[in-house]
Amino acid sequence: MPNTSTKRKAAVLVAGSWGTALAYVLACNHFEVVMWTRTEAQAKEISTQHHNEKYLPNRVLPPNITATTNMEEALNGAELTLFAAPSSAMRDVARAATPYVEANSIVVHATKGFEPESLKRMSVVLAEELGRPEAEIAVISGPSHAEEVILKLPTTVVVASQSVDVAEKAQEAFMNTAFRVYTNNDVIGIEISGALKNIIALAAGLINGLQLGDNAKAALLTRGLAEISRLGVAMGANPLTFIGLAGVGDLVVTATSQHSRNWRAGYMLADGTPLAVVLDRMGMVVEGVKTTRAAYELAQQYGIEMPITEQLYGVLFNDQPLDRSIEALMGRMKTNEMNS
Ligand SMILES: NC(=O)C1=CN([C@@H]2O[C@H](COP(=O)(O)OP(=O)(O)OC[C@H]3O[C@@H](n4cnc5c(N)ncnc54)[C@H](O)[C@@H]3O)[C@@H](O)[C@H]2O)C=CC1
Ligand SMILES: O=C(CO)COP(=O)(O)O
Repeated sequence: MPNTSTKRKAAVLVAGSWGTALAYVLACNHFEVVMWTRTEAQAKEISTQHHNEKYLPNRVLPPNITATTNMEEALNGAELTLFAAPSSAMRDVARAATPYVEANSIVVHATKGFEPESLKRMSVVLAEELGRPEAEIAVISGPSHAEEVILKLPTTVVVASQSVDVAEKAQEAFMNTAFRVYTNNDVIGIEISGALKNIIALAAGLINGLQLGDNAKAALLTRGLAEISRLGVAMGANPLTFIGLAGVGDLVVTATSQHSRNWRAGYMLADGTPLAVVLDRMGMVVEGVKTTRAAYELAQQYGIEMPITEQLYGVLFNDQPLDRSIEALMGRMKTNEMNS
C-alpha cells in the first residue's frame, strides 16, 4: 500500500533500549516513527501507554512513536530504516524485513558487534540480506548511552557510509541540538571500534570490581585502544578513526559509565559470579561477551596480537582465574610501546 501521508516516516527495528532512544531522536526531529518488535505486548505498551518499561524505565515516549509486530506496516513508506537489533539477531531481522524495505529508504544500523559464526561486520550482513551494495549502508556509532540520549543530554556520534549522499542524509535525519552527528566514510573502522570497545569495557568492569586502581584502568584503556587499532587496521580501517568519537570516545564512555551493560557485567564477574548468572541478571544484551570470542578468532585469522582480548577470552570461556590473567598481562615479554 502506498504511503499517502505527507509526514516523513522512519522505521526502527527493534525496540530495545538503543532502538527506542534513536526512535526518540527521530521523533524529536518530527519523523513519524514506527518500531517493529517481536511481541504484541511490547508493541501495545509503546503505542498505547507510550512506555518501553523494560528497556528504558520511567521514560515517556512521544505520540509520534508507535510500534507493531507487522514488518510490512513498520516499513511501508519509511524513508529511513534503522536496524538496532543485537548482532546475533541482525541477519534474522534483516531477512524478515527484506521484502518490505522501500527501495529508496536510507538504511542505517546502530549495532555494535559481529555476526557470531561468520565474524562478518553488520553492514556486510545487511548488504547480503537486503541485496544492496555495502556502499549504500550506513552505521551510526559513538559515545551514546540510551539512558542519556532519552534525557536529551548532549551527545555526539558519527554516521559512516562509503556513500557521502547516504551519510549526509542520515546525518540530516538524526541531527539536532542535543544530538550532534558527524559524517565519516570509514565504515570498517567505525564498526570495528564500536564492537571491540565492549571487550575493553567488560575488562574495565573487572578491574573496578577487583579494585586494581586507576593506573590499571588507564593502562587498560590505552593498551586496549592499541589492540583495537591493530586489528582494525589489519581489517582495512583508517587508523585515525580510532582516535575519533567511535574509537576513543566510545571506549571512554563505555569503560567508565555505570550505564554500560558491558562494564556492569565485568563488575559482577569480578566477585566470582558465573557468566551465565551475570547474563541472566542483566536481562539485556551484553555484546562484549560474544565479541570477545569473535575478536579472539579474528586476531588469529589476521595474525594480530591482542593480549587483553586473549586473557578475557580465557576468563569468560575457559574458567581462567582472574589473578592468572593479570599475571599474564603484567608478565608479558619486554617490548616497545609502538610495536605490540
Ligand atoms: N543501549 C545503548 O545505550 C546502546 C546500544 N548499542 C547497541 O545496540 C544494539 C542493541 O542493543 P540494545 O538496544 O541496547 O539491547 P537491548 O538488550 O536493550 O534490546 C535488545 C532488543 O532486541 C530484541 N531481540 C533480541 N533478539 C531478537 C531476535 N532474534 N529477533 C528480534 N528481536 C530480538 C529484544 O527483544 C530487545 O527488544 C547492540 O549492538 C548494542 O551494542 C549501541 C549504542 C548504545
Ligand atoms: O555502546 C554503548 C554506549 O556508546 C552502550 O554500551 P553498553 O552496551 O555496554 O551499555
